[in-house]
Amino acid sequence: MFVKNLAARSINAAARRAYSASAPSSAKVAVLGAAGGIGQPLSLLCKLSPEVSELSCYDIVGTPGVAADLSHIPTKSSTTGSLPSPVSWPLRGNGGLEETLSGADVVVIPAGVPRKPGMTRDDLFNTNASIVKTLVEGCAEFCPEAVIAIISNPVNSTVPIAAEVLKKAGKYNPKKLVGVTTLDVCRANTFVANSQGLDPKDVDVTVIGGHAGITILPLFSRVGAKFSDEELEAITVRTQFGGDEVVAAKAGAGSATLSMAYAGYIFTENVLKAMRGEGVVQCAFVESDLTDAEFFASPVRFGPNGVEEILPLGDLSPYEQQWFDKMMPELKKQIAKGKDFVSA
Ligand SMILES: NC(=O)C1=CN([C@@H]2O[C@H](COP(=O)(O)OP(=O)(O)OC[C@H]3O[C@@H](n4cnc5c(N)ncnc54)[C@H](O)[C@@H]3O)[C@@H](O)[C@H]2O)C=CC1
Ligand SMILES: O=C([O-])CC(=O)C(=O)O
Repeated sequence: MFVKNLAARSINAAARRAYSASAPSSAKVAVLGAAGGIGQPLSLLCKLSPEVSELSCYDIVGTPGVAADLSHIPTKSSTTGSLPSPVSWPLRGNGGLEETLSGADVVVIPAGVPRKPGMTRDDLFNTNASIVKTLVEGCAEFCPEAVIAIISNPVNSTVPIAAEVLKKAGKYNPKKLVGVTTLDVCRANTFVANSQGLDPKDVDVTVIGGHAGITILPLFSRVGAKFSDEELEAITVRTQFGGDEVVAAKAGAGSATLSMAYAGYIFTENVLKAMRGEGVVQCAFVESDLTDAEFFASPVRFGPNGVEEILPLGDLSPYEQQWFDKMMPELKKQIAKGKDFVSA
């Protein structure tokens, strides 16, 4: 009994801490694909975030249950769950994308199919391109001012798809469309910390390019550590193909979900902090003139209106330059494929 009370007290204390840490502003976050492998833990983390006052979960299945479940967590945010229509939790209005998106400050999109072993991210294009297109059409209609954060793969193509959809609707604002590449940074930080015996929280690797294989380029020359050539090659390639490592280990059951939920939550929380005036720099895949690729991931300063400044790239080491040269044709091809999908 004593133990039970103690447990209850510490849960309440945790909840109180969450309340007292609440951000002064109110922010609505919509998660599209919220019943999926990424969507559920991402929604959980958003429900715990003091930056979020309203969490709106949308999927083609399961979101009334996900939302009812999350709503019992004693944090300040409210939670709703909607299906395309007309089911929602709690029962009100018509559910659907309109209710999910109206008033959203940030829309995070992990909707779409994940890889199985043997597939590339580009193999997901045929299915995920139309899912992203439809959902971003909804954003253009119901929350044109929101920051849209795309997780669905292939990110190198789905972000250009989203841009074209928004342009067609006359609602494109390049400051408010981003591809989430935070998981690449998480992996790079973890692998460096492990190899150098550091605490990962003290490491912040810049990862540039895109989000697929060799288009992912971690700039380890900037972390102030000494690597042998073999070590450098090993952690570079492991970062580029970290997704494949998880796909292989899951053996047909999908790709990274928990680490991606963590990365998506860090990214989203940073965007929200920036919206209420905290200076935030994080890597993201955005429309960019740093290179001759129309979209490029690099450190970006976020502010109240989304992307505030794309920071200069700085010098690459000769090793990084080699990868950069190899990456660019691939990245540009994947961007063009996304653009062509909408204009065709
Ligand atoms: N950017 C990144 O770093 C990463 C991206 N991904 C990508 O994220 C996506 C999702 O992965 P998982 O969550 O593991 O897949 P999942 O299959 O577990 O979940 C996807 C969810 O999307 C929903 N969905 C499908 N069509 C939809 C639509 N039209 N509207 C709303 N929801 C819809 C499904 O019902 C499902 O609940 C995949 O494309 C995957 O490749 C995964 C890991 C990292
Ligand atoms: O590898 C995949 O298919 C999922 C993904 O984008 C990642 O884990 O980085």
